[in-house]
Amino acid sequence: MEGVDHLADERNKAEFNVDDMKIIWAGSRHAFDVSNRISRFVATDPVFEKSNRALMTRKELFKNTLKKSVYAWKIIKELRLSDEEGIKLRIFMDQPGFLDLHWGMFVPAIKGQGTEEQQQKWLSLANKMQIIGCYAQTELGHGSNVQGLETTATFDPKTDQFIMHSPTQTSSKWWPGGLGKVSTHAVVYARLITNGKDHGVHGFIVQLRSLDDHSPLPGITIGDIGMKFGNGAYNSMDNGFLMFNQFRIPRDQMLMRLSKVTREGKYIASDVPRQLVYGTMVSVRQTIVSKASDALARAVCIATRYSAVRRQFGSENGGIETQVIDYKTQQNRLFPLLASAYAFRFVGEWLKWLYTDVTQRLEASDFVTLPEAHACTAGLKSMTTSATSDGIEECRKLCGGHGYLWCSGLPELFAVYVPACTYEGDNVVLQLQVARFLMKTVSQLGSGKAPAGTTAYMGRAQHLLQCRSGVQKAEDWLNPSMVLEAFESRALRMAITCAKNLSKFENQEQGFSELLADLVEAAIAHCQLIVVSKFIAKIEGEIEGKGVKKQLKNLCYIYALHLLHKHLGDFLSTNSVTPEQASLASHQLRSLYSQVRPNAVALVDAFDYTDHYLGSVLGRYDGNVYPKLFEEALKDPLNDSVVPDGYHEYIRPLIKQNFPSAKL
Ligand SMILES: CCCCC/C=C\C/C=C\C/C=C\C/C=C\CCCC(=O)SCCNC(=O)CCNC(=O)[C@H](O)C(C)(C)COP(=O)(O)OP(=O)(O)OC[C@H]1O[C@@H](n2cnc3c(N)ncnc32)[C@H](O)[C@@H]1OP(=O)(O)O
Ligand SMILES: Cc1cc2nc3c(=O)[nH]c(=O)nc-3n(C[C@H](O)[C@H](O)[C@H](O)COP(=O)(O)OP(=O)(O)OC[C@H]3O[C@@H](n4cnc5c(N)ncnc54)[C@H](O)[C@@H]3O)c2cc1C
Repeated sequence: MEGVDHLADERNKAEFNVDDMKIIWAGSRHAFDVSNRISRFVATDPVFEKSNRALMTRKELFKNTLKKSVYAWKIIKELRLSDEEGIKLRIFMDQPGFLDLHWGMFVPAIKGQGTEEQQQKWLSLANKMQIIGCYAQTELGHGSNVQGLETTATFDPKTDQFIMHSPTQTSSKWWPGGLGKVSTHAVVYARLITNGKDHGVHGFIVQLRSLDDHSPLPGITIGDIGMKFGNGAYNSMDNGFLMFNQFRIPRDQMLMRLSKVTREGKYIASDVPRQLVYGTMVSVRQTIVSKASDALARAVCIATRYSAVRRQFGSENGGIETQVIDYKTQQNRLFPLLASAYAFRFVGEWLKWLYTDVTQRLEASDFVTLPEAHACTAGLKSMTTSATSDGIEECRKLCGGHGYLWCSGLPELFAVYVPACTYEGDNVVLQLQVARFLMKTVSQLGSGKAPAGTTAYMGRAQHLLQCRSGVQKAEDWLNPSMVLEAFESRALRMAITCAKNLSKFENQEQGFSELLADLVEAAIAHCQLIVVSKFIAKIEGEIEGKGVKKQLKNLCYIYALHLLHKHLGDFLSTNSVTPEQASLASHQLRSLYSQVRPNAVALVDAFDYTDHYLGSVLGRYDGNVYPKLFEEALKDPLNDSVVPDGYHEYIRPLIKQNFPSAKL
């Protein structure tokens, strides 16, 4: 029934103040106000309508994205929205497009790697969108191995220019978002060559298309790389290819904050670490962690509301059937994902702090925390995006058959989200970076250099290698220090085992290659420890609002104990817990599920998502699922006519058996 809240009973059961939880979820009252206002604004503006997206052709979808993006930009300008409001507008617009790469990578690359003069020149154009930029790093032949890029930028002292060239087919730029059809400019990563010497990969600002008629400049071949996974979904984005044929740019278009080429062609490297050329990726990996919590929260919101609406079995005595959310199996699959969404939110907040801190330090030429910032952004990007991709798919299954319908919102969410496991660094490649960092830290134990930050626990190696978990009863698993100790000893013992196995090899690199799979496991254990420890730090801090802290505590322990359960092999094989303690953890988990159950719908209401943003009939706020499923079905073009197009051509001849005989 229209106007009736079918989930009202669920909402009445909540034992905490949802409005207070909304503030915790958003990060602050101000952040909540901005999100709430902008999401409602987008939801009510017809230009941002998106329900018809799946039926659009690629060209229609692309043009629709242009329309929305330019309209969003117009609103940002006309209403003088702040940066924060502008980002929210793009997020709630919910359609990947060139704006994401322009603002998310092109502008940050110039800010991070351009000199003051370069920033002044290019950012003033980019900030007004008089030029549109993208981030052109990946090539057909190399994405993960950035040092293996082949595009060359050769300095020509005669003309004071760089000659950009793609020497092979595999050196074609391939994948950059916004490159295919929209961008006028790109930050291009290419091997810098001066006086015949290769100085490795550097960034260059390159104009690609005419600002008058948008045609590619002479010497540039450019286009879209074609359809991607899923219908609609990420196909709104024009990921592109690009080839240079001896294309010239002025010398001052090399991004020269980190290193320079003089008029004479002399290469001057500054004393900052060369890895700062990867700085834009570090910054984006950081934002991807918060976005993981957002994507997972959307899927969990849909699955939770629908699980409360959906009923199956249990009416044998003529009573009402059981809500599927009451099945322990449903809770055991759903509630850890709910807890993960909150966990990723809080670790995302912390990572933002870490990133801001390292940025300030870098500005003061303090590079000490750079390796840790790289390891944390890489590892947490990897861990959270993998868990979120799996989680969205699990939410689809939690919604049964109807989860497979496009209008559940889950197929599209999955299709748009899964490339996050690959872009901004393949998730395995990134965990191997964490593993290298851990192996280095372990090798320095006992050298007098105490590990700091997220590896500080390794400084207590003697204790953590010997200790036995003190858990004796199920409630002990609600003791933060016992939970932390189990995760710390598991992570440390896995890292030390890898280090010991590595030391058996004469050649360290060969050993590393041999042990890659174990190293990834050790890196994941370390990342999970970070997430658990940041969640615990959150619930140990000040939290306002009636009943809010209690709910967050429940979610925190669900997050930790479900990980323990899932990776029990690690915990048992490292003797971090005994089989009896593991079974006490399962017992405690079941009890926590029962405590979360009456609060589940309110806990997803706290995300404050509009029906527009969710884009899901199953996840509707009012739970009015069945009539709306019918409405959606009737909108399908196949239902435009009762007898389908093709009846006379195929169905009728088949039934009447009067089709012409087949010719072989
Ligand atoms: C739709 C919503 C819209 C919302 C809008 C809001 C915001 C928008 C924001 C952004 C847009 C977001 C999403 C848009 C969607 C898609 C965008 C995708 C864009 C891309 O997809 S863009 C290409 C990304 N492409 C990669 O991601 C390549 C991965 N591949 C690498 O990144 C390297 O290739 C690596 C690291 C694997 C090897 O590199 P290598 O071979 O040079 O290094 P090596 O392993 O030898 O390590 C030597 C020493 O360097 C240290 N080290 C390494 N990296 C460091 C770093 N970054 N910082 C500091 N130190 C670092 C090591 O720790 C070691 O240190 P040590 O010596 O001490 O051990
Ligand atoms: C939707 C999307 C948008 C993108 N946008 C951009 C963009 O805007 N700009 C841009 O420059 N790029 C972009 N990319 C490219 C992206 O960054 C790369 O695809 C990504 O970094 C992975 O690199 P790859 O494709 O070379 O994977 P590969 O490295 O070829 O990975 C293939 C397999 O090999 C494995 N592997 C590779 N190296 C190792 C190793 N050392 N050890 C163990 N296993 C390994 C991987 O785990 C993976 O299983 C985008 C990609 C996608 C999918």
